[in-house]
Parts: sequence; structure tokens; C-alpha cells
Amino acid sequence: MGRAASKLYDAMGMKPRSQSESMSKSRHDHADGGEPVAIDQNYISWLREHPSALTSFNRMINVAKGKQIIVFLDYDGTLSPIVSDPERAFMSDQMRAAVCDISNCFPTAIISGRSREKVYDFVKLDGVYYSGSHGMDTIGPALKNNSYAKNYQQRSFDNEGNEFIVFQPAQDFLPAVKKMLTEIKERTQNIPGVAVEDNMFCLSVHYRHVKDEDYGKIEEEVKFMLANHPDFHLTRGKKVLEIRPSIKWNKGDALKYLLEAFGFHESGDVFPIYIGDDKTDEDAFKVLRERGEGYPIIVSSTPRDTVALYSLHSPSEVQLFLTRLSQWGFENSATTRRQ
Ligand SMILES: O=P(O)(O)OC[C@H]1O[C@H](O[C@H]2O[C@H](CO)[C@@H](O)[C@H](O)[C@H]2O)[C@H](O)[C@@H](O)[C@@H]1O
Repeated sequence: MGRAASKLYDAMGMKPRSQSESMSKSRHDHADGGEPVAIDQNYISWLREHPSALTSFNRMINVAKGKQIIVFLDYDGTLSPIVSDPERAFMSDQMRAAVCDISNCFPTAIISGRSREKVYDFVKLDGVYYSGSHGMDTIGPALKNNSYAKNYQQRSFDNEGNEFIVFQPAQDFLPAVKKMLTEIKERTQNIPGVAVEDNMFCLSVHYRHVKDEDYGKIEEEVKFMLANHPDFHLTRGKKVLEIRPSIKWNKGDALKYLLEAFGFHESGDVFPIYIGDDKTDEDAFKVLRERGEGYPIIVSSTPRDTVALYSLHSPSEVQLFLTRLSQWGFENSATTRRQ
């Protein structure tokens, strides 16, 4: 193990396991050439409050034993690294294999700010449930009765004849979103570097490639447009302004909806794991904290304000975590359930 890595673990009072050892090595191994390494003390302190889900793995499994594990994943920044072109946020084949293995062990859903179709195009796995538009467009298993508005749920069948439900609680907003898509494209077309992404029930206005001095113009245009659409509001993500319908529905509500659809509404027998990197994932972390169950995990390489209890440093660590979890799932298939 690298000198810096062992220093990090010493500082945290932890004895690294073999898997986390190799991951720490890639993060902190620059010291092996003899050069002094600056370890971010703030990150180390933050890690004490949000321990690595890899180093806490055995503790987690002890609590999860006998319960139904359900895995919820964000997409950008969690399953794929943040890249400069949103159209090229591809997932690696290794990550796809890890998610595929997980979905063969436990019910698995991906909840993203992107449109549901776009996430499916990136992930391309059929054994996974998808929720797009920050949870406003969710495919879940078909429960006979659930407590959600029937008029926003549509029953359907996949190619193998399995029944599922598409739940779109923001359906009434669709015509307005389409109009706003055209309007915001026109309003920002002369600002170099802007990219508008159609996420079906939400719109993303990306400014990653916009000059700092032009940022104000984008915000102004978005706010000007929103002034005429009081049913919508603005949220902020990573170099992106997001226009969303003002309904009380977010990734946390989608998580609750899916838990009920999986048959675990108010059940003490479930162990939901949610992994995400963005502000919008905090709503899902909150739900797990309020329910007092499961494992909210933030993906971050820097100290961040979060209600998540555990952390992973990067998508590569997410992959390690999923691989380790599915290995445990396969080895303990008698004590785990796959719906
Ligand atoms: O909920 P998520 O799956 O995390 O989606 C949130 C937004 O992610 C995407 O944008 C972010 O990732 C891009 C690719 O790495 C990056 O270029 C961009 O700057 C980030 O903001 C996606 O394009 C958005 O539509 C999602 O809302």
C-alpha cells in the first residue's frame, strides 16, 4: 500500500481491507516516489463523518442480513464520470457488468435527471427499472393496488409479456415543457457554448462551455422565461440550470413509489441502498434517513454538505462497491431474495 494511503487510513483510525487498499492506492499513491504528499485534511475529517461504504461494507452487510436489499442508483457522476459533453456520458462495459450482476441479485432501479429513454440508451440493461426526469417518469413492477393517483399510471407489457406500470405524475405539464424547450433554445442560441437538453418533463440548460462573463445572460434568460411560467421552477446541478415542474415530486418520492411497487411500503424487512452524487440525490438520502433504514451513499471526492451517511470517492469506487455487493449476494443467495 502507498505511504500516503496508509497515512490516510491511519488518520481515519481504520485498517484497510484488501479491496479498499487498492482503491486508496490509486488515489493517494504519489508518495511512493519519495515526494511528500498533501493529504486533504478536510476530506479526511469529512470521511470520519461519512465513512467509505467500502470500508464499512461488512458492518452494512450485518445489518442487511435477512432483509430484502434494493439498490437505487443515480446515473451521471455515479455510474458514469462527469464529462464535458452530456451526450457522451457513456458507462464503461465494466460498470455495465457490475450493474447487471447487481440486478441479478437484487431489485435495482436507476433514478436520473435525464429522460428515461436517454438513461436506458446509456445503460442498455433490461433487468433494471428506470426512472427519468428526476423521478417524474418511472417504470416499476405492476402492483395490484398502490396509493398513487391512478390517472398518472399506465399498465403495459414488455416483450416477454411481463406487466409493468409507467408512472408520470407530471403528465399535465408536458405541453408546457415542449413550448419552453423551443423558447429557451431561441433565447440562448446566441450565447456561445450553451446546450439545452430535453429531459422530457424537465429541461437542462448546460453552461459548462460558456464563458464566465456570459453566465449571467443565461440565468437572466431562464428567469425571464420562468416569470411567464409560474408552474415551473429553477434548480441547479453541476454546471447546469434545470427547469422543473413545481409539483411535490422528486427523486425521494420516486424512491418511495418504487419501494411500494416492490412491495415494501412501510416494511421493516427492506434494506434500500441509494448511491448518488448530486444535490437532487439528497431528496432520496433524506427519505432513507427519515425511514431510518438502508444505506444512503454520496459519491464525492471533496467534502460536501450532505445528509448521506456513507461515501464513495468516485464512479470507480461505486463499481467496486457494486461488485462486492453482488459477490456477497451470489454467495448468500439462500438468504437474499430477487423479486
Ligand atoms: O440525476 P443524474 O443522472 O445525475 O443527472 C443529472 C444531470 O446529469 C447530466 O449533466 C451532468 O453530467 C454531464 C455529463 O457528465 C455533464 O456534462 C454536465 O455538466 C452535468 O451537469 C445531464 O446531462 C443532465 O440532463 C442531468 O439533469
